[in-house]
Amino acid sequence: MADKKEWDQSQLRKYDIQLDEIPRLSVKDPKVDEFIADNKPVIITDTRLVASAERWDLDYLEQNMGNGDFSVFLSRNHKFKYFDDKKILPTSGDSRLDFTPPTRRVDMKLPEFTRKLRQWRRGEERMYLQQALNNTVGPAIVQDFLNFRWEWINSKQKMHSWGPLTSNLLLIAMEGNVTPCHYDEQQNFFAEVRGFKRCILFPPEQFECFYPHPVYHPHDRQSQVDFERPDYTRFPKFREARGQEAIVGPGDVLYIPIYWWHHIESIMRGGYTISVNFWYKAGPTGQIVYPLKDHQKVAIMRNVEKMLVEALQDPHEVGPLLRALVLGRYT
Ligand SMILES: C[C@@H](CC(=O)O)C(=O)C(=O)O
Ligand SMILES: [Zn+2]
Repeated sequence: MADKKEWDQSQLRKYDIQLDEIPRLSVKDPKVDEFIADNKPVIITDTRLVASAERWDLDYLEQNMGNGDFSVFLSRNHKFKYFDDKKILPTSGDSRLDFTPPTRRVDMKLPEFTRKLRQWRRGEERMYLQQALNNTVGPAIVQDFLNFRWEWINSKQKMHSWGPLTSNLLLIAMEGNVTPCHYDEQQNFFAEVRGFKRCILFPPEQFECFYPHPVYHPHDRQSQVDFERPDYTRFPKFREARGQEAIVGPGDVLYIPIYWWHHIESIMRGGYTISVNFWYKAGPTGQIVYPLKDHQKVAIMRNVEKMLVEALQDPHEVGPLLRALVLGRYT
């Protein structure tokens, strides 16, 4: 008997975007490896990848996470748009380069985080714990971590010639939290431990629909488009975006391919969510094969931007130079 649905559409935020479904395949289905080989998103069920974390709830984490500091992001709204604070330029006379961080990061011990979470009242800053799992966690969590199904995920890493695992981010979000649309330069197995997250993905070839901030900007890799109030005047091609979505629940693993755009939200009124991601560096490029893949073109655009900003020293000269180079000549 189909299990009672554990969420409904009213718990999802409304966006005016064309969305298809991300396929859900059992870990036993050989088509899983075809999707990964093709850099296409797929939800893989029954991997048991993070089954040892099934008992992770606030009480367990509070008692076993150790006395380390955890990075907690605070936001005055439900969005947690990532920014690289190493890219924040010193205040110059040029106001166009000023940046106001949309969130702030604080260190918290786990008990403080769980207490604040339980006491949270509407109107207070929302919180999102995002911390790479490291050796400061307590022995029980280390044991749970060691009991992740590493043989399965290592076999995928090897089969698809991915680079090394770089980190496992522990994510504890409040219901309704949103990580706005962005891409990462790493392969990602995204494992849901508790609660339900809606994941909306778009392929790298839709780069022109998402208008990412410039590479030198703190919001590098993040889309400038606000999904809730899209500015179609500045970002007209966003109307052409067409994505795939899925709701991941406990035990699901979503493969988020490198350079794929993704927007992730903890469903509203669904309680807090716990996720663990597995980020891998890309494998060696090997023989360049033409035509180039779309994500390779994104990587080329990034390198051109970096070189031009470096050479011109003024980011505002990049546009005019590229226009002079392209208009009437390559268009
Ligand atoms: C942090 C995560 C988004 C989220 O779960 O809120 C993500 O973007 C990723 O794993 O690449
Ligand atoms: Zn991401």
